[in-house]
Amino acid sequence: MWRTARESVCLICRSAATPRKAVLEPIQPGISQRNYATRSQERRPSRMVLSDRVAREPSRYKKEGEGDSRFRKPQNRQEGPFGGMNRTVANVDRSRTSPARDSRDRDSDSRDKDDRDKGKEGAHRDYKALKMQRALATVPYHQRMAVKSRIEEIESFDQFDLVPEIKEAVYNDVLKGMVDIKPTPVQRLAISAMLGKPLGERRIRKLAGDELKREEFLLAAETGSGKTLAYLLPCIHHLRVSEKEDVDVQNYNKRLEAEKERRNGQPVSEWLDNFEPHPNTARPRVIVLVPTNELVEQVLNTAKSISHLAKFKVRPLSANYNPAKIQRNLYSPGGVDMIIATPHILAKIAERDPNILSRVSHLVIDEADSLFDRSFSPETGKIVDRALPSVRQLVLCSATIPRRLDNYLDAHFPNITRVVTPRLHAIPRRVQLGVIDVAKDPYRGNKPLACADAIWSIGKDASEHEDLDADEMDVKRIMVFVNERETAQEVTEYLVSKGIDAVALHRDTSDQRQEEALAVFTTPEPLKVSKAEAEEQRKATIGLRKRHLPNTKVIVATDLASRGIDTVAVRYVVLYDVPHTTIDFIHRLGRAGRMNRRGRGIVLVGKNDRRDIVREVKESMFRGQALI
Ligand SMILES: Nc1ncnc2c1ncn2[C@@H]1O[C@H](COP(=O)(O)OP(=O)(O)OP(=O)(O)O)[C@@H](O)[C@H]1O
Repeated sequence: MWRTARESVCLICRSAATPRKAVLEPIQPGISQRNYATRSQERRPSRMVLSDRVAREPSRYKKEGEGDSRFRKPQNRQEGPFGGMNRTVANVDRSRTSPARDSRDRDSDSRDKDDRDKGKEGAHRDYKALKMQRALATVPYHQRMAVKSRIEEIESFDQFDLVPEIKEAVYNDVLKGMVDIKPTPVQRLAISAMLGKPLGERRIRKLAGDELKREEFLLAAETGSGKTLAYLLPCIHHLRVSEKEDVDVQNYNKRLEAEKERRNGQPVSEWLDNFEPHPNTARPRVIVLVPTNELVEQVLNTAKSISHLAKFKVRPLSANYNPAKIQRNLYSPGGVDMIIATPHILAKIAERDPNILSRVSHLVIDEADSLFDRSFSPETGKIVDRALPSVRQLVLCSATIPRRLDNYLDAHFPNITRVVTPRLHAIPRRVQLGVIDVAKDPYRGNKPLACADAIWSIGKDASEHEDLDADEMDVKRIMVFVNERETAQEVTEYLVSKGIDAVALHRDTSDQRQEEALAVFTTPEPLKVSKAEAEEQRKATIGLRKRHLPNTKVIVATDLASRGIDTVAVRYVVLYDVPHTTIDFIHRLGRAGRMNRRGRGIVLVGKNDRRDIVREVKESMFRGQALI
């Protein structure tokens, strides 16, 4: 995964490298390679933009698009969020965004009323700055509502035709301790679809000359909406069901039982090791690809918590493990059913042993926009190509669908079923965004001071609401996002000098420190600090003319920590730099307000930042709309 144009470093091997040629080059007939190269250079830094037609039915779009100039890409379009800065006319397809539709697109909750109250003014706001950058999109209104009505039919995990042990694991392990557990919108849609309940125009792709049928799904849903369970549960269900029908596994189990009987209670491990490895040894049937080592661990933990009851073997493959451990994970004689891997490691292993991908029936590509982007697409592509002949369900999953990915899907998976939730590309509804103008008094351009002040006020506010009789106080977790790794280090040092417990997280941070830092932010448990300890620290700093903020923990991170990392307990996100794209806005602010929790975003806007963009993002958040 390449974080920003400047920070072109692989998150897996952590080494700088020359960006490889994109597999997802835009398809622009008539543009010669040479011209195209010049164009890409002109467009640098290359920024992805969100697709505005994610939920469309593929065939319908094709029909409309064929030979129709309205649906062709404008030839001289400047891409990127700030690419259209000198335009005088918004490059907007008016047929898709009439004011009437705009007003209907809004969430159906209380914000509708607010907008009605505002009358024409609310309904006719058109986010000019965002549209001029062509970075923001809405899912067509009629498709959202159609999806919504289907979502409302399912109230509980019990309504899915899942293997009973899987449902038990959801209630007793994965979501243990929660009350009133209900599937989220994406779970309702995706689990139904993957278990075979048609979602409108679902199509099954027949492979030429082959009886094998393959289903393809795109799960596109907002951040923190439970996409991991949405794909894991049906995959595990199919794994369990197919195991019962698998002749090789059945025969193996019979031989194993016979051997156990023959040995009369003696261990059979030696027999397994030397004579009879499991048919699934190094032949997993489910593969989940994710872009980073941290996400491998996160998805692995969720899958493991289901595996205790649902009885399957899941193993990780990532740069976190040494070659010997990887070998053991894959070639263990007991077999492996599911692999959670980063593409670089898996592609390398598959080159040596192509049979590894020969029995894959379910292939999931999580964070698909990253995995089909420049840095990952060669490896992802190799894995997809090798696994596809046996794959029954291919699942692509992401909270943001850039136009490039959208075009790629059109070209390579034209029949993909698009499972799109009503709030795709929207920032979680309970996150409020505050803006601090650092160009004005009292900061006059001193951004680090503004950041430290914001953190201090969060800490102070929290301590004012503390229970006076309690021995401990809550620790607030705050994520600060910057665009460049150098800034991460500088800001961290400044915050520490102001008595704030801050750590930097970027590609130069050692793996162990990254793990430690993230652990504090990914645990859902409340963090506490004893008041006596805090008081001691306060006294210790009196003579030093230094202050100390005891009840906050801060991580200053680049995009390394913005994708997929499940930070359910984080309520505060500070955008130290205005993000380059709406995609970055979505992922960074999406670390707070997960699963309908309350959250607060604070963006620091400097003299050279695009205030109009920030204003429109804030406004679309207020109105509960998707960023387009
Ligand atoms: N039905 C549910 N009810 C309550 N909590 C849930 C439910 N499903 C998942 N969760 C929890 O919600 C959190 C977010 O889930 P997950 O990480 O899968 O979100 P995501 O959609 O993949 O987010 P992102 O796009 O940022 O990667 C997790 O802590 C998960 O345990």
